Amino acid sequence: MPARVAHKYLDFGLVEELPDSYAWKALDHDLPSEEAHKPNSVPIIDLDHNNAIELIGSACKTWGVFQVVNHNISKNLLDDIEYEGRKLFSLPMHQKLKAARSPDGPSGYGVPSISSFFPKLMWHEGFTISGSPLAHARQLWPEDHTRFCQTIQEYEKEMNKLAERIMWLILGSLNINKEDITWAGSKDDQFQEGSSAVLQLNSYPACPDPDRAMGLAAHTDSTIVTILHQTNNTSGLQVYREDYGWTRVPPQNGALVVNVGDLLHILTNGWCPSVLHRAVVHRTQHRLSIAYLYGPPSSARISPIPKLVDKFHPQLYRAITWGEYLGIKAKHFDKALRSVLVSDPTSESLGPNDDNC
Ligand SMILES: C=C1C[C@]23C[C@@]1(O)CC[C@H]2[C@@]12CCC[C@@](C)(C(=O)O1)[C@H]2[C@@H]3C(=O)O
Ligand SMILES: O=C(O)CCC(=O)C(=O)O
Ligand SMILES: [Fe+2]
Repeated sequence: MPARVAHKYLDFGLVEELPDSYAWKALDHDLPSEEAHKPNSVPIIDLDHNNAIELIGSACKTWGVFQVVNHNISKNLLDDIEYEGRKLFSLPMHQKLKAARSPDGPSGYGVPSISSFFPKLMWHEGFTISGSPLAHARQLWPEDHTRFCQTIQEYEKEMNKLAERIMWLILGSLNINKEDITWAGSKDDQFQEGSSAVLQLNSYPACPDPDRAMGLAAHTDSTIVTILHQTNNTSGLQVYREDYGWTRVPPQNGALVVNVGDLLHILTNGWCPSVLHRAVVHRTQHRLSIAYLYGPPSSARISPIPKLVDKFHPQLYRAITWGEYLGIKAKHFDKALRSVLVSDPTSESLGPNDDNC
């Protein structure tokens, strides 16, 4: 049963001591130094590299996360979205609350949707954009919301191209091409609507007691891939690997973080694991991150690609739309993937990583 807590909106700027409702127990934020971590660090991949496909394929299978450079997203656009995000979160609380998320939709200002699964609150405020941001932007800035909306639109357009490119590089590394996936195939197939996506602005205010606070608790994303912009070179993202434990993903000037989400895990029949990740906070720095959560068209039923299924690799997951999966995730959180399993991976058959290619 999820541990339900009352979600008050905290005006983080006014707090001098960590309230008990935000104090997490037994946190292991303290990781070995960057230097000690070097040999095991999350790969940084140049998208212009001749071997980009192989490097990405290997990063997905081993880490489920990597950083990309030479991604063609302009520095201006990255700076613009950061500027708009900071402008939003620096509004007075009563103004932000005018755009508060309502219980019947994902969009708007509020606490992370996973909060209800944890006994303590997160040192985080978010703004989620699904579809047009116009209605909420009008509430936030009745006089002047044009620049905010234009920047969001431009950012989503560019991120969409990048996410699609990265998805095909990942699938290409598994020898999958456009003919293998009906919903992602050529423009003239039955699915004209393209992909769907959500933009999530994450704000982690400076925290009086960062070692006892949690920015964003451990989770996997429900996406195909998520592209994360860690702004202003401020660290915070950590990823979990079974063999290494928690590892930092240090911001690299101009790089974007790509992580594998649950739907890619399903699509690849487990070859690319969705990565568990979380965000920690700082005593003096206000950290902002922007996540582009990329998913399939809403009518598409996602199931393991037939080419990745054979007698040694039986189909692990049943077919499901993104909407259905989000519903399951909202109910079962970290048990969501398990609940769409059709066969037990611990049974006699080979698991996807038992005979690495
Ligand atoms: C489409 C979605 C994915 C998301 C839940 C949501 O409906 C909108 C926000 C997304 C987000 C962003 C922060 C982390 C996360 C786990 C959360 O609480 O809200 C993800 C959700 C997800 O990927 O499942
Ligand atoms: O802020 C971060 O580093 C992580 C954000 C994240 O995991 C998300 O938005 O899904
Ligand atoms: Fe995430």
